[in-house]
Amino acid sequence: MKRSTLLIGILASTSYSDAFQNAHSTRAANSFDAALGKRSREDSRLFVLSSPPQSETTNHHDEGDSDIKPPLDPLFQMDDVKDNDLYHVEDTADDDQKEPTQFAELVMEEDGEEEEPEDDFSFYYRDEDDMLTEREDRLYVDENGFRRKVERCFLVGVEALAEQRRAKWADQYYDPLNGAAGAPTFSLEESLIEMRDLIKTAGMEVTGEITQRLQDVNPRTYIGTGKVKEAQEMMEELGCTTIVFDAELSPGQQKSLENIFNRNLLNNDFLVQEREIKVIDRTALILDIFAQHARTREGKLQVDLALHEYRKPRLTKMWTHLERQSGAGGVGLRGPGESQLEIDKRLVRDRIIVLKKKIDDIQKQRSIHRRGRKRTGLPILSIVGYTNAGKSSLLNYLTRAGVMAESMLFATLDPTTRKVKLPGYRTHPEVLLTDTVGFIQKLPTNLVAAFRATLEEVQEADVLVHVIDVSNPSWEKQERAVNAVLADIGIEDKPIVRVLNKIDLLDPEDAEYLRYEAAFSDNTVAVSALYGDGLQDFVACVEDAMSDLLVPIEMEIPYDKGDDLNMIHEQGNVETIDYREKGTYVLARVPTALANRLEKYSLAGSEEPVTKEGEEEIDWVAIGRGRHSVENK
Ligand SMILES: Nc1nc2c(ncn2[C@@H]2O[C@H](COP(=O)(O)OP(=O)(O)OP(=O)(O)O)[C@@H](O)[C@H]2O)c(=O)[nH]1
Ligand SMILES: [Mg+2]
Repeated sequence: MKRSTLLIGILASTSYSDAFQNAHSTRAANSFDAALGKRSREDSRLFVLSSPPQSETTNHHDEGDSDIKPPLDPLFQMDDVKDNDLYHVEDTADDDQKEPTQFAELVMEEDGEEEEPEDDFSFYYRDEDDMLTEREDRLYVDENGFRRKVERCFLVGVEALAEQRRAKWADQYYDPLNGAAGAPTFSLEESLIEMRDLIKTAGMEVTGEITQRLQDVNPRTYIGTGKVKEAQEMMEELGCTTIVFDAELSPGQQKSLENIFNRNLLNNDFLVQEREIKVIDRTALILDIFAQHARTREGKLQVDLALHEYRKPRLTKMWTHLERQSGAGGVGLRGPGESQLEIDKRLVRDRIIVLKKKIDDIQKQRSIHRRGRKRTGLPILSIVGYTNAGKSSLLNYLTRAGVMAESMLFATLDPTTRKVKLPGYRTHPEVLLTDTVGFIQKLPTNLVAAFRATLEEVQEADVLVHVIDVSNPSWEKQERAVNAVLADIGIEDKPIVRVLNKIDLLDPEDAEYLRYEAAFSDNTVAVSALYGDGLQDFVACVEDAMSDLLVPIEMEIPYDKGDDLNMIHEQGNVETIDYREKGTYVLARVPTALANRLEKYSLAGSEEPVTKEGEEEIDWVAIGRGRHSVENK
């Protein structure tokens, strides 16, 4: 008989909510069924997942989880598997290129995912090529598989001199040590570089640009009317029908610009070839990118809500040409036009209410998960940072989880939480790491509102990991922009680990300088998340930040409460341990939540704890002489 090898990782029965356990169990059962099905195939080869150390599995075990088996020897024969047992089995027989999945993936959770299992990417690893192909398909191939023509656009930027002066003024008073100032103002060139990236990410290409220096922007058309004309001529020459403004245009500005650009069309001048010109602002562009990138149900709903909020005040636009057609708004046309508009407005309003309600429901769910995560007692690290800074790459490197990381803006919209074992980490071998949506300067206001809930995830974090792309010339401003958002949602006082990322892209001297600076600061590290340089320092730095959150405890844990002792080992930093008559004596530093929960074992009256040596000596001597038990009776 031909024997196949089956590699098994134990389904981690974590202390998440029951819902999660069930979801995981079901998934594991399905994979296992699939694996058993393959058993008959001669070539079936199955790989093992590394299983967690014994201590963890036992202590994570909840009573209700009797169907999940304790760890087995990683390698064992097929025949040892009993059909009713639940194991998670990873089958990589089809693709030898794939790396064996690490344990961290097994216990991942994707928020709000239960209803849409097809969004769950936890069990396959996408390499960079996969991601690039996906992006290519999404942007440039239509539903019939034909290559689409890339949309061309014309970019407009304005240097508002008065605003620049105000920014310079604010800069003079910016104190980098406490970062108290508000968001920085990016220069025109910096802003345009970013805008070009956004346009590329949205799947368009820039064919021409125009900039204008103005004291203050024109309230009606944003740029001067002369410039509008100039832009119009250039666009005609270039054959380009989309104009993108590097600004948040008001509905009124957008409408009047559209009217100017499409004047011929509106006048029904049929001698002019009909080409409708689209006017797009920064908000619309970012919304478009968000719409392309949203993956989870919540993400999609939030983008949908933001889109509707954006469209609501701009609805009038589609009916304006009717008014014009009818001259001074003639009898008969004005009425229906207006009532249609009313209907449209009502539809949008209703839709907004429905969307808000749906998002609310999901957020309730989310807060249940959040509580579940708190219950695990594991420290939560949130990765924040400017868009494209390398947040997902950092999470990927630490988990090899295949969260979409791409060279484009806003690749990540949905917060993803992974349980990660930090290498060489002694205080908390395990942490929960959350990847979040990137920040950007001048984030459109209604988008901030839509994603506020997502950012609230960040509020539960114990430590923030701020990833900064130092290869970007404006990284300092980007860092300040992020700090301003953090201050805005009221979480700037959490411990922060600054990660200066992408040092591999710098000149060796510059990289050396940053490493040198980082070495002198206790919360900054210089790393390359792509190649893994400096991640040991990162772990050490996180450890430092985390140990500030621990409180000292001195306790005697009864011997039948092994689970509690395990918790202390797992989440805390144990200094002394001693096996005594009534229980295990521990002197340790643990998270406040755990200290409170185990309060009952605290050694009473030990305000002034006995010194470690003295304590130990007395104990050992007492036990040695056999008097210990007598004294206690
Ligand atoms: N050379 C180099 N490239 C990096 C490094 N870290 C990330 N990148 C690249 O930077 C790009 C963006 O990385 P992501 O991890 O997607 O950035 P992000 O912060 O998650 O971005 P958003 O989710 O869009 O906000 C990708 O192309 C990465 O390959 C690094 O250390 N060195
Ligand atoms: Mg990302």
